[in-house]
Amino acid sequence: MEQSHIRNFSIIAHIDHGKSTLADRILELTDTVEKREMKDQLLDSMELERERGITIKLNAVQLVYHAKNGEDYLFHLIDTPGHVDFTYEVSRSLAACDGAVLVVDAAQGVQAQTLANVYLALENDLEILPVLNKVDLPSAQPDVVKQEIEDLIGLDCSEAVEISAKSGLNVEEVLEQIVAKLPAPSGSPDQPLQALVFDSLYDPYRGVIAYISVKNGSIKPKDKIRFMATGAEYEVIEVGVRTPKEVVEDQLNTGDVGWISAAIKSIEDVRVGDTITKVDEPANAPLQGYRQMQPMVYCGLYPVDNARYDDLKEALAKLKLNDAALQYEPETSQALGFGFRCGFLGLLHMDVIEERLEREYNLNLIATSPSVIYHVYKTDGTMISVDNPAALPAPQNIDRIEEPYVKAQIMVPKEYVGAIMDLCQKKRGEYVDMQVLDELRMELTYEIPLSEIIYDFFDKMKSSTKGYASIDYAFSQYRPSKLVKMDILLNGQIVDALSTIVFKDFAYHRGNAMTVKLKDLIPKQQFEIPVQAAIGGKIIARTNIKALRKNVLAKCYGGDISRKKKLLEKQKEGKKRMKMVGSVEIPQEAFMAVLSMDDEG
Ligand SMILES: Nc1nc2c(ncn2[C@@H]2O[C@H](COP(=O)(O)OP(=O)(O)OP(=O)(O)O)[C@@H](O)[C@H]2O)c(=O)[nH]1
Repeated sequence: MEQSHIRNFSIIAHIDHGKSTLADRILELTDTVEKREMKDQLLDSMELERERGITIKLNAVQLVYHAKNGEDYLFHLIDTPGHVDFTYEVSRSLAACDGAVLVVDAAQGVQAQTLANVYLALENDLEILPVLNKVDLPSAQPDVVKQEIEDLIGLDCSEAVEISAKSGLNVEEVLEQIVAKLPAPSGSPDQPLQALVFDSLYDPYRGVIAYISVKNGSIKPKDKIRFMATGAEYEVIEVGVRTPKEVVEDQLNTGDVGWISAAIKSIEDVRVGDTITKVDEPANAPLQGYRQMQPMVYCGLYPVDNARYDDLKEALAKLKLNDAALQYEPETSQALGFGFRCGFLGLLHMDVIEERLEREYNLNLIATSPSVIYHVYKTDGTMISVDNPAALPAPQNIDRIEEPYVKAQIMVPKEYVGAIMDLCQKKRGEYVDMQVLDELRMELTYEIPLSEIIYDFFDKMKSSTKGYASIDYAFSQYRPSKLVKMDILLNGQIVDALSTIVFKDFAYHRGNAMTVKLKDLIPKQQFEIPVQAAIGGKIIARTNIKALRKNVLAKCYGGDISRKKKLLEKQKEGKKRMKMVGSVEIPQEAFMAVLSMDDEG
């Protein structure tokens, strides 16, 4: 298809405003997928995405639209995630596009990630097409929200389409506007090849598959290509697109978005954000990549079965290919053995990676409680970065500890401003600014320690504002804090994987909460187990797990055999995620206890 008839775009939105539903309708309308094949949220192909109803990975699909002017247009639609943890994926997909459809829920209006995504789109010089979704809802106020978009974002909404992605109302009009208002790719077919790698995955038969957006030139089988950042060279074997089924093509031209395979066995050769060019006729310079995101949260991942360490290592390498923001390096724990310290963009990201490792690679894992990166200034004048509480130097060697703060922007209806201020205060937030957004809403700016945000801030914010507040945050700076390491002792032994770094004034409260929580979570054993929290050798909280008295099966003695079986099975199920530490069996949940601690202190 002629380049002027190509449109490469993303759909961007705040979480749950309806991107995936709109994408589904677009696929239906363009007959990309037959109705009977159509499953809801077709682009969310990962099992996990379906279950959770959120989009995690970006997906690129090619489709053909017969426009009302009688001509055919080739669309490449790239779906993006909306959660703050996955901003990285969004910026990647936007770099592959020329335009973006901005979906705003007409009942909820502009939210924190609406703005964050718009800024990302503007950074990538994209044309933005505003669309109002969910106008079928009784609470929809499209006119009010249009005004909001004009005031807060500065986009002209006079022609913004009002749709219901759910029913399909006016969705065709969105496609017409994509043709009329979004630009065609601007590259040149005569220039040397420059193709942006925006995603990749590992296929056991074909090696690494790279997803690319061809910005200049063209690429076809037998071409000798070079990855400009890594210098790796390969011969292309196949090229193609996804519709969303994989389709092999003869060639990918300027403006096309598709995939290539080149028998790439070495995972390190393909870096997302890199530029592919031809060996014989190389481009002068790579395309502008995009910001490499730094992990914000770290945790240890350990196989329950130590023999599967190598499998975990291989799985992480493959997953990283598909998720460039994931970082990891080997670590050892006295309690848990050999594993990896892994870095994530946020807790949801951590959760998703852990679940993908378990499902896609059939691993049983123990994850330790998440931690941010602390800057520890030692008395000898040196500074070390500590992402694992167990690695904190002895107190007498520490001059001061600095922790990362984020600048958080919270949009909230006026009646909940007090509740949010309260919450930020409790989380050691420092007030920065407050702005009136419109008649109903305010925007609060706070500097808050990242460690307080990653735990239960999001849930607390939602519950104290009936779900009406939304937050966006970005790293701001490191600041000194009164921080101490809190150790947990089970049966008198420190369990290194349960150590956490806590704010000193919260330590007693957290120590208590943690020991009580552990008491509930760790199953009773044949002997009594003291559970203690300690700071620098001083015990600050203590409780006991009583010894087991009754045989669990005794209750069912003579009873229903199927019930007995069920009970045994349940125990076996629970066992899977248990780790023997010394003489005590610890379930996975115990390592996450710190997350669910109610820290009113
Ligand atoms: N009433 C109504 N509900 C809608 C409409 N569009 C989407 N929804 C619902 O809103 C919810 C979120 O829709 P999604 O398409 O999953 O939202 P999303 O923006 O893709 O969410 P993420 O991928 O997780 O960022 C779902 O329950 C949809 O059924 C609409 O036009 N009207």
